[in-house]
Amino acid sequence: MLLIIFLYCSVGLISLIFFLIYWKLVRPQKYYYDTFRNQKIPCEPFVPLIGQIPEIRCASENDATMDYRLKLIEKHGNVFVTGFGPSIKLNVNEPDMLADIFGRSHAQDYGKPNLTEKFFQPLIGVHNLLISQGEEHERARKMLNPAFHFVKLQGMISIMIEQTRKAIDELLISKTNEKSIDLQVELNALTLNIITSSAFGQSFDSITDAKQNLCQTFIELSEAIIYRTLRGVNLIPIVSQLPFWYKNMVEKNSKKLANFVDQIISDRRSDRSKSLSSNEDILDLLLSAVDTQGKSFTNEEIKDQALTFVLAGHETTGNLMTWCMFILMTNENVFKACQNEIDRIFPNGIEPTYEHLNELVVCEAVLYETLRLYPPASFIARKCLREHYIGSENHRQIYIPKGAEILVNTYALHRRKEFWSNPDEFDYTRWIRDPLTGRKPKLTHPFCYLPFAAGPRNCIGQNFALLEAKVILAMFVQRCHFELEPGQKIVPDLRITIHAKYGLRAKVTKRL
Ligand code: HEM
Repeated sequence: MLLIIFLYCSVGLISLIFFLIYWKLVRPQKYYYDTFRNQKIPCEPFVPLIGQIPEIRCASENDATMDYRLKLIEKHGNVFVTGFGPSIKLNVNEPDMLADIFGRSHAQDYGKPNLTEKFFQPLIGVHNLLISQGEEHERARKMLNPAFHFVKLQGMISIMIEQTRKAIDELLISKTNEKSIDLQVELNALTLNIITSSAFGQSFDSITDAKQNLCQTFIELSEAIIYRTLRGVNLIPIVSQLPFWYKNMVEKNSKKLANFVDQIISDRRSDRSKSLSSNEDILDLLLSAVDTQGKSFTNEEIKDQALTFVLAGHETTGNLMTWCMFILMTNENVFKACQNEIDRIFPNGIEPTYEHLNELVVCEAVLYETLRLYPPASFIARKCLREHYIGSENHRQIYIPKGAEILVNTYALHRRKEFWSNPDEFDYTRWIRDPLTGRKPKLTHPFCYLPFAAGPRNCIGQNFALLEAKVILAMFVQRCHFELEPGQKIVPDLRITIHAKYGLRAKVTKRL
């Protein structure tokens, strides 16, 4: 009798679990899929709970992550539907429609998808610019915008120069005997040093092994989170709580990161550390920022915001510089153009200054063109908060229901032949400013180039990043000679940002 009751209960429980999975995950997935398919939008096959994760993993294993996405566009056009785990994505690479999504008309109708929060929360918490929504985001953005004003950035140049100088010295002195180095590793370490020194000041140098620890913790956490995301673990709430798939490692490292930043904040509050820049650094600005009611950030907000700047501000710029170095080593004419300009503006090895960095017209164009062909944040995701239509009535309109998720592939958008002449060619001259007016050439469409996204949630750190990139480019080209190691595979791949999957090995020696 007991056995029969047990059997009935088990069958009942299993049926309930299946029903809940269907109701909570499959039914909404099917709703969004059908809503788009009924509007005659091309779709990849509907696969409940999994979507196209197996194809994405297979492409990644075959070094074809970005090619797989380009082929989907070849197959379906610039608007189509895919699935990632239980979430349906409307892929949009049509600038007119992107203007509706990111521009004034509907920007307020979009927030971040749930996956963004699940993905980043163990690394940076939830009270930060990248994840927060609505009023919390608006308040924080207003409080933090002044931190990236050009006057504040000028003060941070000394940190950028100092860290770049140290990195080059170390490369030239201690690593010249090695056959070659992985420039991607070195450049990511450099941008991590720059942003952490700008965000945390002296403490970062005084806490024993802080750099090594933070670097290692960030890397381990990112790897574990990517592993879990690619297997759909983060996408299903019950599954994500199970103690498997590096769950313990994620928890342990999140705690370590939080304790580390707590110590840095307490050091600064009690004057045991100060800014490394000639001005206030990011931590000073976080501590002193107040909203319109005169309220400051809480300790938790300061921690989450500071970690967000470290996360958002190092791999992006590190990978921009990696691709830029790849271009310089494979395009003699681009390298020479940069070198001539740098030698003219900073003769006899003098170090960059803010005013003179503005004169780097060719270097700036090279960076913009690198951001076009290798946009570090190649996928931008949004979630619709209020139903509406995108597109124009005369052409094509699409109904976007509340809760629908949009995915923009800037890697593909920046290569569309309708908006770029010779789209696959690296041509920095398309970005050269007018020598008389100093204005950049006009884009063929204001939403065909989105390396820093657009609208109220665009990149708050873009001026910081471009300044930093110019400092690194100028000082490396001024002092070093680079040689790409022959025979290596250079494959763009997606982790959090687009990186070189097998690194970028090169021999770096002192320039003669
Ligand atoms: C080449 C370097 C960089 C690129 C390509 C880049 C790109 C982007 C993109 C595309 C977004 C929008 C993401 C989204 O909406 O999902 C973004 C947001 C953000 N970025 Fe950057 N970024 C770079 C450097 C930086 C730096 C150096 C910092 C900090 C110092 C930074 C801080 C942020 C923050 C805090 C956000 C969230 C802004 C908000 O939602 O209000 N980024 N970035």
